[in-house]
Amino acid sequence: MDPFRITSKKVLTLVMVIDKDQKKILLGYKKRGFGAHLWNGFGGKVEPGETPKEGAHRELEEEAGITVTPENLKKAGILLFLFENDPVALETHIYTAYEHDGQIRECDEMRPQWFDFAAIPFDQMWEDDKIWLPLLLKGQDPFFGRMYFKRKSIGEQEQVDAISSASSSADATLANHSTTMTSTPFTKAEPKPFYMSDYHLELDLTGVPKDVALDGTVASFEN
Ligand SMILES: Nc1[nH]c(=O)nc2c1ncn2[C@H]1C[C@H](O)[C@@H](COP(=O)(O)OP(=O)(O)OP(=O)(O)O)O1
Repeated sequence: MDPFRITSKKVLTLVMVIDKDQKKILLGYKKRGFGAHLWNGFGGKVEPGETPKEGAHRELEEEAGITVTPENLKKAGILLFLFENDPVALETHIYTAYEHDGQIRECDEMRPQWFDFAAIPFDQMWEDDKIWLPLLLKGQDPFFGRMYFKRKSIGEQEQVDAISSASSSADATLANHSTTMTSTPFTKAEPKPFYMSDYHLELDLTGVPKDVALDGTVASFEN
């Protein structure tokens, strides 16, 4: 049986906030939940009745305290994340935001920080980011891809679990005391529970209709 066979998907968003003049990107250190201890863009699940773009707008405000006008939130790509022996894929709609309003702030889930393009912490990010993020920064979008993840072996996983449970109590303490952004971010290097076993990325979407079929379901590049 194909370990990457999927029967359904969740629709998620991911917003990369970029300062083109300064050549900086705003990332958030995820303190808890899926992808904890990794730096990532801002996003989450799209709620019923929301378009992905509306979901992206909401999550950016919730997680970083800033808003973006609809015309400044540009669809950069769609990635389907598939996890071994998990029939639910994550269809993630990725946006770039080159302008924003409001004051960046930390919340109990994310700690935002600007990074120079030359100092993006790829070793503390999802493994697929180093493939598509440099393309996005160069403006080489839209892209569409599938990223395949396998779980680490049992021995490696025990190590990850032990570190995660020790750090979650530290995170709880941190969350209680952190209402403002701190200058020295909490950046532990953590082992990751997954590794990427394969990927497939398409950059030439000229032949792809604006509604791209993803394993039997449809994702729109329009918003
Ligand atoms: N392989 C991967 N590479 C990547 O760059 N981002 C990924 C990823 N897999 C998931 N993500 C992103 C997509 C999304 O923004 C986030 C996961 O969203 P979650 O469902 O965990 O959201 P939250 O836990 O914040 O829940 P809600 O805020 O309640 O929706 O991680």
